[in-house]
Amino acid sequence: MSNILLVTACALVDTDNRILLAQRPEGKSLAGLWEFPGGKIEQGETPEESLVRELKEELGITTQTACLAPLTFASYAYEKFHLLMPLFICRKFEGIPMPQENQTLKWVRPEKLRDYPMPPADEPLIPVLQDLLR
Ligand SMILES: Nc1nc2c([nH]c(=O)n2[C@@H]2O[C@H](COP(=O)(O)OP(=O)(O)OP(=O)(O)O)[C@@H](O)[C@H]2O)c(=O)[nH]1
Repeated sequence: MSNILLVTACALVDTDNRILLAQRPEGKSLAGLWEFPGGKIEQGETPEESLVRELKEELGITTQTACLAPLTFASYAYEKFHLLMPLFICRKFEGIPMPQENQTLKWVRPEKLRDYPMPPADEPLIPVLQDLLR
């Protein structure tokens, strides 16, 4: 299967070590599941540029590519595509995340991440964050 979809995602972490999750709204694929902010990389963008743009569009916050550190990645075979999703971590940003696209946002403690159903691709990312932030 060579149909790779490249998506960037961000673990946004606050001063309390909580992680921001966004719940996908009704009507979208995987509706109701909680995910990391991010999205598809567009033509001509670096992964970091893509994420800076997505964080502005989805949450209304401003950050810089230098404030995004690579953490881990997801590689998962969905039925229609194979998702390759680098996960960055960001602790430095300006503004307060506010839903710009009808999502619900929630700051979640690392030990509570399992209480929020996530897409299957995200499952292996949870222990990485828990190890890092505990
Ligand atoms: N942003 C984000 N996307 C994820 C995560 N986990 C995961 O499987 N994905 C998948 O990666 C793709 C993200 O693309 P996107 O955010 O630009 O997609 P979208 O909501 O506009 O549209 P879609 O309805 O076409 O899937 C989706 O297929 C989504 O299901 C995650 O933690 N964050």
